[in-house]
Amino acid sequence: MDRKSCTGVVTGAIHIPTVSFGPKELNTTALAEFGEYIHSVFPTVFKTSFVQHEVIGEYSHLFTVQGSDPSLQPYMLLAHSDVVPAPDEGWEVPPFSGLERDGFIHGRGTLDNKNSVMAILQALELLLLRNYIPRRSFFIALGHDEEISGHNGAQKISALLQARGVQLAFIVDEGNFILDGFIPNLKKPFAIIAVTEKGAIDLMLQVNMTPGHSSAPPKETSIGILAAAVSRLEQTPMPNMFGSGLLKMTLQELAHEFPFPTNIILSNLWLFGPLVSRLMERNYITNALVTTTTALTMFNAGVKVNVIPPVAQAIINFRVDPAQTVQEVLELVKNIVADSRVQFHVLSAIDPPPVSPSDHQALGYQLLRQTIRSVFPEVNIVAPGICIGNTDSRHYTNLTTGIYRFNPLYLNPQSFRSIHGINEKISVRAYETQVKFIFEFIQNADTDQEPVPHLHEL
Ligand SMILES: CCCCCCCC/C=C\CCCCCCCC(=O)N[C@@H](CC(C)C)C(=O)O
Ligand SMILES: [Zn+2]
Ligand SMILES: [Zn+2]
Repeated sequence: MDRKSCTGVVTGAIHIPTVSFGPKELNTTALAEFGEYIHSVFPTVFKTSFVQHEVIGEYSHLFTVQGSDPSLQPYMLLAHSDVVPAPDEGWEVPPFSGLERDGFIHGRGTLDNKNSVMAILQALELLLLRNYIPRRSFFIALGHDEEISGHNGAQKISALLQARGVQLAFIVDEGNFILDGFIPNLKKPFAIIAVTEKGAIDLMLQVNMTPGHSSAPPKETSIGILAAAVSRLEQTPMPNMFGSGLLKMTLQELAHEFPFPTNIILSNLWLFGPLVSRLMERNYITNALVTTTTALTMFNAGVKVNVIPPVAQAIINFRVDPAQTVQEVLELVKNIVADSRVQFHVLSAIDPPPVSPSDHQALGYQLLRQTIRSVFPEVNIVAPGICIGNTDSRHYTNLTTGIYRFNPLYLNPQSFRSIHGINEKISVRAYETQVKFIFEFIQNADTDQEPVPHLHEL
């Protein structure tokens, strides 16, 4: 495959608006078209005898790549084809154009997560064209509704594999990146492989009051009571969980890359932990790493300008720190609100998944580390960490204890804001490197213990 057609397949994928708008609101026409599209651009994947393809939940795709050595436990690569909405306003180029300009492919899904869908299939296509037969079997699961919780895609694939008795050595999904420019004073990029992710709660708060004429308002209305309750929640941060372990481990691994005196501070968190945790609270991204976050995302009340509203509702999205549980957070929330007129309705809730191993025996973690070292030799630090977002991988905890969330891409604060924001784009070079990473990773995974010699050239 030449360079142009390599990136051309991404342009085509971005062009198909596979938008998840809201619960049960998907662009099914686009999702069906996307299925036909991957079929047409990766013909070898679809016609190879040892690659089985199944459509699950109507639009998700499960590929089973049969390896030659049944004694090796299979693994799975995840990605998702749906994207969040992208109104045209504010974009440098239309978000579904997939335009390639100045070395970048532009558009919704270029970082989250059509890049991974296309790179995984492209790497497999290239390997198959070179007559490669894997030793270790693997699955590729491409969800179609990750952006609305994965109930019809990932969850169904997970149930199907469980019913078939499949147990996996590990899973690799989207999540963290090679981070560049997130920490002042740290000029060098570092790779964070997320070994867990935050839990989540969507909580609806509701206040019912007697409606009436606005010319003689009561002292308190449903809107006023609810507004005060959500404001208390916003103004009362959840406890700082810095001391609980994982983040400490990440910072200790980063310590020696910092200049004096930060290196000393981070190497002695037993002493400076409280100081570091307070500093982390000051920035909204690092704050998300040390605590359960509270985001007021929806507020609804009122039917007419001169009617006292009978009901007011607000939805709050909490991201639960891995050291807490949904139950603990709900208790705290009730104590903060402390108003019996406010009703609580949990719309959805999921505890943080268990922390996956990152020691020397952890095959998935070590394979990622090895491949990062080979494809990104300039990256000195690879450390385990937390993913602040949620991924489809949380639906697969029944199949493995080793779940790793890592995109082999550089991410800086500006590109971080483009994910779910505006002007999402990927450099052609970054996409090609992602393909190379997966191409090498699949071969590295053929090891039973030691890395095996393999092709480096695409
Ligand atoms: C000391 C280290 C500093 C680290 C800085 C951290 C920078 C953050 C880097 C990457 C985070 C990106 C998270 C991307 C994954 C999110 C996928 C997503 O959007 N999922 C949805 C799922 C939901 C169920 C709809 C979500 O809202 O989380
Ligand atoms: Zn995503
Ligand atoms: Zn997303």
